Amino acid sequence: MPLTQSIDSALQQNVGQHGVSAEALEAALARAEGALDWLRARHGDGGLPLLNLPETTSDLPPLRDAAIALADRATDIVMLGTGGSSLGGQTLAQLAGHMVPGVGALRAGPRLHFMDNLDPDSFAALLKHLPLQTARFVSISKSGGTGETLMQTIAVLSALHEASLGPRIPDIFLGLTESAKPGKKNGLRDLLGQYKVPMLEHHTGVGGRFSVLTNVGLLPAAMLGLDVTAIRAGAALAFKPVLAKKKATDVPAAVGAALSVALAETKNKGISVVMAYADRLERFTRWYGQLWAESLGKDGKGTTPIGALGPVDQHSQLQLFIAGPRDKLFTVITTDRAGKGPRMDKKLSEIAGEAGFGGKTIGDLVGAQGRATAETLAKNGCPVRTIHLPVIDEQSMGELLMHFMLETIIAAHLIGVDAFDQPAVEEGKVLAKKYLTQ
Ligand SMILES: O=P(O)(O)OC[C@H]1O[C@](O)(CO)[C@@H](O)[C@@H]1O
Repeated sequence: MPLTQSIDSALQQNVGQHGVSAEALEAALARAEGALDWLRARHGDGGLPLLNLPETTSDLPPLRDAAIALADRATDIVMLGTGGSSLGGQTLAQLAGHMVPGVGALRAGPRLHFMDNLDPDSFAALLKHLPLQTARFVSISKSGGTGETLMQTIAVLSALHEASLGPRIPDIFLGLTESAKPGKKNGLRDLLGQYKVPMLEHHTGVGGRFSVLTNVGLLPAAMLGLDVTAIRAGAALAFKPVLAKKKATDVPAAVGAALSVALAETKNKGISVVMAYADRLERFTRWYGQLWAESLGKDGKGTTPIGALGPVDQHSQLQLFIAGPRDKLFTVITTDRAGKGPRMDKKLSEIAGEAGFGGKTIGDLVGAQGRATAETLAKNGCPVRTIHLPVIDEQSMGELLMHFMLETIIAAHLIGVDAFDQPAVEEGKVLAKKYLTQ
């Protein structure tokens, strides 16, 4: 069942002065028509390969084979790569129970380790405790030149040599990067090429933060046994109204983008909070953070993404959300929770002074909390958009991911920036490499 979105609680007529006015929303939606035309044209001419991925299935069997071969008898799979080369995989892996707060460590093997951040203590600990004999490694970098990923890869190769596992490197390592381009150094390809490590191709036309539906995201998903075909099918659902030439008002991603841009332009809502009421969407909020920030933060424009998790962040950030500065648009994501999880014993509930808990489940409370948070924000005049996924599975996750990629591209069109580059981060990278050699 497709996701449902409602922006009723973000409208000025419902939440008051901090909501979007009908005129501003209408104007932004009218401008979004141009973005939808552009998306349809790129789908037609293949100019934005991301848009053709949902209908593509031919690449999935080899991807599954590579995943199964690598995961065979592995106790641990170490994913090396950062940002867009990691967050999509993490998001999908969480769907399979990996890195779920509190219980991720309980899931059956293989254990996945996403070494997304670079930290000397963490990496030293990884190499110290990892059973190298039964570990596998995947190094992912679109450019092949990201310092963090290269250092991680070099460190692992050295550790394997020290453990006398050098000859096994081609069997236990996989690389994923762009194909060699004349005149462009690809350090990762060169490095792994020395060891004859099998290389998967990173789609040249799909940037890292948009790569979750390519092998970058789907490889770890397949390793964990997720249905990658259903992920793509879910993405197709999100793109369907665009292809069906629906008006912007009937395309959820266009409505979300128009709302966000109109609120930023007319009501100074410079922060976009995405609060998900499901542990298995925690990594999704991080993925969304990179997608939104790196795609839109240009030329003094863009809004700042904040990820939040419910109900835990009710006990941390909600005070500020409700009563702090009026600079935010809220997106509350919920899923069907009623009747799920442990049921509360009546007697014990009475003793705890919560007779109302008796016979209810944890899911009943979380469901009520998601609803209550959205309503409380709105009652306090904060603009809220709600997104509801009946279930969190491969299809709904594919749909959610594609929804937000489309929303981001449409928002970029509305504010007049290029969604697909990130020129500002290059300066710091160059400087860091200079300091390293000084
Ligand atoms: O996949 P790569 O080329 O290693 O890049 C990793 C990340 O670094 C960035 O280029 C930013 O520095 C992101 O856009 C990207 O997701």
